[in-house]
This record gives sequence, structure tokens and C-alpha cells, in this order.
Amino acid sequence: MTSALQAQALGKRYGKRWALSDCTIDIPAGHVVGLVGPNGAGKTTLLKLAGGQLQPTTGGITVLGERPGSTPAQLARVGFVAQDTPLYAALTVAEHLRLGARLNPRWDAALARERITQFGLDPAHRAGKLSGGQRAQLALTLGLAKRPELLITDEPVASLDPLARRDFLQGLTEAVITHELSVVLSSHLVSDLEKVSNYLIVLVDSRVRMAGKVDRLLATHHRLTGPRRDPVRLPADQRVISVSHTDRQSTFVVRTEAPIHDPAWTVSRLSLEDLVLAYMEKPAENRRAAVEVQR
Ligand SMILES: Nc1ncnc2c1ncn2[C@@H]1O[C@H](COP(=O)(O)OP(=O)(O)OP(=O)(O)O)[C@@H](O)[C@H]1O
Repeated sequence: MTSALQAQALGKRYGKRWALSDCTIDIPAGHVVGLVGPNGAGKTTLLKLAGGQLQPTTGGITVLGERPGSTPAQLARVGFVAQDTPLYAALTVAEHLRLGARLNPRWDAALARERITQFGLDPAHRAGKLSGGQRAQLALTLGLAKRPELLITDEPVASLDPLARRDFLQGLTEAVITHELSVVLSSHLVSDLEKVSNYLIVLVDSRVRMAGKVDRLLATHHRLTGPRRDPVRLPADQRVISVSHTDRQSTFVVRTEAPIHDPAWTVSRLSLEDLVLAYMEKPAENRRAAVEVQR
């Protein structure tokens, strides 16, 4: 199966500072990929490299098997909705749709009209006069009506109210199923990502700390709670992701393929949010720094 996005030792530097370092990932097509990480981790940088708006400093990236932005045909296959939902302030909603139709060979006018009606956007309204959430909906409509094979969205739901967020995420799920769309979306709202993503990437300090299919990640990560113990005394097949201690108790998040038999531990499953937070903490001391990349 073609990869939606493939990066090999990809890096981007601004001056002396690396915004993204040594990023190697291979995301199969047909997934909804959640991209999470703290502020400044490099998420927008990765998305802009994928959208062809930035050029790599090191390494390489392909999107749907081609170099991002290499040809008009490649650009037509990828929809990109940026964080700041750039629209033309002086153009009306209807003019944005006409522009979309002119610029995009696979433009789906019916889908665009349907979404505009659904979200109560007045076609005569200028984009500059829309609320932040309405602008986001218009930008997302332009991205979806382009009928891309891959939709890249940076914080698409940040400015939407809870109902609009739910509608957007539902619309996305439907588009994935109906149009065999792949999606990469970054968000700080892991609870939203949990509803739609089946693939997750965690970026921390410009590096990929974890990437893989959500069901596999949830099945192989566990929280262990029990009497205080040094993490170096855990079995070698238990990769320590995060560690916390009180005077008497230790809590570890570990990744392992094997069953955990040690009776000292209370073993519990993690929510996706717990998993993300565990990877966003500093790497566990004294242990192999955990970088998990699964296909
Ligand atoms: N145009 C730029 N010039 C210089 N540094 C930049 C530029 N864009 C981003 N950076 C830096 O690169 C790093 C990664 O930024 P990026 O915007 O990719 O992070 P992010 O994970 O998307 O953050 P956020 O969640 O806050 O949106 C940050 O340290 C940021 O300051």
C-alpha cells in the first residue's frame, strides 16, 4: 500500500535551532493520523514540510509517493488547512468557493455548498467579518471540497465550539470512509484525536518520540503501580516510558509485547491521553530513552 507520508532522517533548522530533527516515519495511506506534542515541538514544521511550504534542511520527505509541491498534480492531491486559517479578508464566502473551483481540478461544488449551508455561513459575508470558528469552517470546507487524497490540517478544531468540533470530526470520519481520504491533523485536544485517529505521532523537542497505530499502542502500553523499585530492575523487555515515585511506591508506564506476571504490580491500561502524557514527560532516567516507531 502507498504511504501517505514517508520521512527519512528529515530535519528543519531555523538559524541554529532545529525545529525538527531526524524524523523517520512511514504512515500508511487510509489512516487518520493524530499529531500531538507540546508547544514548539515541531508539529507545524512537519506539516509545512509535508505540504511543500517548507524545504527540508536535511533528509527527505514524500507525500503520496511524491515530493511535496513538486508538480501541480501533486499539489492537487493534497489539501492543507493551516493553523491561522488564511483566507482573503476582502473576499466573500461565495467568492472563496468560486476561487476554489477555479484553482482545483477536482473541486466538489456540491460538497462545498452543503457544508456552507450546514454551518450557516452567509455566502455574501466577507471572510474578514467572520468569527474565528466560522473562518475555520470555511477553510476546512475549501480543504475538503478540493477532494484531496490527503488532508493535512494544523489545529483545525482549536477555535471551534464543542458542537462544531464534533460536527467537524464526524464530517472528517465520513470523508475518510466515503472518499478514502487520509488525514493528518495536529491538535492539543487528545480527547478529540481519540475519537477519530487510528494512528498517532508524538513529537517532543523536535523529535518523534512515538509513532504507531492506536490500537497497537494501547494494547502494548501498561501502567505498573507497586512497591518502590528502581526502573533498571524491570525486565529488559519492558521499555520504560515514564517513571514516578513516592517514598514507598513506584508508577511506571512501560511498553511490552509480553504479558506482565510480576505479582508486585497492579497493572492497568492507559487511555490515549495517559499514553501521550507519558511520552511528553522527560525520558525515563537510566533506561533506554524510549522512541517507538511502528508501522
Ligand atoms: N519561521 C520560523 N523562524 C524561526 N523559528 C521558527 C519558525 N517557525 C517555527 N520556529 C521554531 O521552531 C520550533 C517548532 O515550531 P513549530 O511551530 O513547528 O511548533 P508546534 O509544535 O507547531 O508548536 P505549537 O503547538 O505551539 O503550534 C519552535 O521552537 C519555533 O520557535
